[in-house]
Amino acid sequence: MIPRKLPPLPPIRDLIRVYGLSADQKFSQNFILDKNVTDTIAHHAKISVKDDLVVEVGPGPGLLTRSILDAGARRVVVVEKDPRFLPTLQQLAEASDHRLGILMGDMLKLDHAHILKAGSALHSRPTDISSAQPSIPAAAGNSNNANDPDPNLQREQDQQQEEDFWRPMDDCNSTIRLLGNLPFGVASPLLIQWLKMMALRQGIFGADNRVSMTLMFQKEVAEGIVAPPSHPQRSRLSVMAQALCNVKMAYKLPSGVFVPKPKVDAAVVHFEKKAEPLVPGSLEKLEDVARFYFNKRRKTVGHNTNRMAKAAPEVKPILDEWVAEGGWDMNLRSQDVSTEQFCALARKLDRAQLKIPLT
Ligand SMILES: C[S@@+](CC[C@H](N)C(=O)[O-])C[C@H]1O[C@@H](n2cnc3c(N)ncnc32)[C@H](O)[C@@H]1O
Repeated sequence: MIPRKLPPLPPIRDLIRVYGLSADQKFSQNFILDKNVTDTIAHHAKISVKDDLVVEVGPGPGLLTRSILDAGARRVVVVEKDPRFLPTLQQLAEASDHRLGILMGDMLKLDHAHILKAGSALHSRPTDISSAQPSIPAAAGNSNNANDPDPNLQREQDQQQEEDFWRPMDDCNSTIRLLGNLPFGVASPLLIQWLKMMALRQGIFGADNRVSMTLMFQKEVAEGIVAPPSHPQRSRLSVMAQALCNVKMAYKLPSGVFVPKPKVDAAVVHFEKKAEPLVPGSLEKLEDVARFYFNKRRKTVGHNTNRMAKAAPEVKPILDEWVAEGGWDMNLRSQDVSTEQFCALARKLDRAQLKIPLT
């Protein structure tokens, strides 16, 4: 898929130089320097030539970026905070035939309009298509082997692939894939920010874009995000993520694949935005409800519901209605409540325009 050979990965000593550290000092970040691992992450992200835009956050030295390009992505925008990685990323961009754009900045603060603009600026169809570098694999040659594909069918498939490859970015109906191996302290706040933006259809989550996210977390956090009802690791984040996305544990990585080796293992979660979210509009009410019930997660649903009714008496009729409709066993724990049930309460509170206490 790669039109030109990408430059070799800088050896680890160069990486140390990039970070301005001597070999015996500790890195402040944990990198993946095994291409098999980054290829597997790109595979789980389902990268294909049909995607309109791939956004990678925190590419560092760019090994996952290479895997994304190798998987055939037509437009990749990377957002990196640390300017010391710029030369390495620029080298990669130059070899990518206008498929890679670089934005330097903090993803938590970046206006998504810059990402979409950088994506649209990449890789536009040349006026004379015959002079374009073939960026997709050449058609299989003539062959008499009975197992070879029908040449007419192959030609049609190649033509379709060529069309897919040059398709311009659609402003309102794009397939966008987000990937990132970020420091663990940044991954969760960024996920919450993205979920809130997704609920409000803002930024890259706007219009009718189909969005998937393939993100690395500390293993326990990842297990929490995908935890179904009654799972001991179920949390506020499980409820918020599952209200908007179909989530799947994609890939568990032992700490040994990172350089330097961190103290904890990691895991990649794949999120596919649901066509119909379980809560319409803002996630605020659902976040408040989940926070309230998970703040005292060892207490029963009955205890937490009474606690809420006591702290905000105006909410009591709504809670009574919710309990009656759900046929609640009040001895259940917060972790046993399904995402749909928490969403039902959030919708009722939203309709009644009632706020719940933040305790
Ligand atoms: C753990 S390293 C991973 C690098 C690379 N993706 C890998 O897997 O080897 C995290 C990278 O994210 C970058 N980063 C951290 N916070 C960021 C933020 N808020 N916005 C953009 N990049 C960030 C760091 O500079 C670093 O390059």
